[in-house]
Amino acid sequence: MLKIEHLSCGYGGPPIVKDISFQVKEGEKLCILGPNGCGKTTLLRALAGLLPSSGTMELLNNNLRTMPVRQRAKKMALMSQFSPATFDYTVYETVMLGRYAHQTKGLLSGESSKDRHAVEESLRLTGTWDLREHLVTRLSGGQLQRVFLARTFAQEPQIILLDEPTNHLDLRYQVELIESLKTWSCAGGRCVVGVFHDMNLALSFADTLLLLNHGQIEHCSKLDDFDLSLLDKLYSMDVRGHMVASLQRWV
Ligand SMILES: Nc1ncnc2c1ncn2[C@@H]1O[C@H](COP(=O)(O)OP(=O)(O)OP(=O)(O)O)[C@@H](O)[C@H]1O
Repeated sequence: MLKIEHLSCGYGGPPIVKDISFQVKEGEKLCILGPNGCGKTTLLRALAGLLPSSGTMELLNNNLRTMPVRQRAKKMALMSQFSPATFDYTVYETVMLGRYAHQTKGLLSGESSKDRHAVEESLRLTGTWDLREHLVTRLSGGQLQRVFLARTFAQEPQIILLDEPTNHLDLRYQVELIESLKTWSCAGGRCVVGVFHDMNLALSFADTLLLLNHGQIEHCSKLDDFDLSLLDKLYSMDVRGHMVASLQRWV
């Protein structure tokens, strides 16, 4: 569904992400893991068209590089790390902003029944229905994060790019966000590419792991075939030993 070949990108100097290739299939949830500064966010931003890049980027055989912005926004959504609410919109209005690329008469003025249906579904899927009349400036960080996820769903993209979306969520909402993303990705013609620092969340979410180091792919495979000891080299520590030791405190 998503085909990336020989992608390089950066910020004007030497490339940060260097000549990487991978594919994501329909229904797949690919998780990018790697140490701080290895280029995870840079890669997501290049996929979203926010950075200059070279190489091939195709979604369902359509060239993402030459796709008009509005067309791209109908196919792809980027949910970044926490961004504050700056306007006194209600939750409903904020989620409706996700419909921008689909609206023809202008923002918040020409919403159709299809727009309203997409927003209502998204509010329900993210557990924010009861908050719909609340002002986003009065929400907690975790509530706001779920509203941003609802806005992402309302955009009805085919691929969601996630950059550490669970940062501000308590454990229950982390689990709920992961579950709602799994539910979302099950419908046909969709996939997710995500960056998670929390290894437990990554393993509970992904079906494919891509290990990035110094802007290059060290390994990419299905979770079922993945050798967890590869993480030790990536993070220069005994990852499994650390995880097992910390989990034993719960027993
Ligand atoms: N706007 C920018 N201009 C120039 N260099 C940048 C910019 N943003 C990031 N970088 C550099 O690009 C490299 C990769 O950064 P990036 O944010 O992609 O890493 P990351 O893997 O997402 O890190 P983290 O796990 O800490 O979030 C770093 O060396 C960083 O300093």
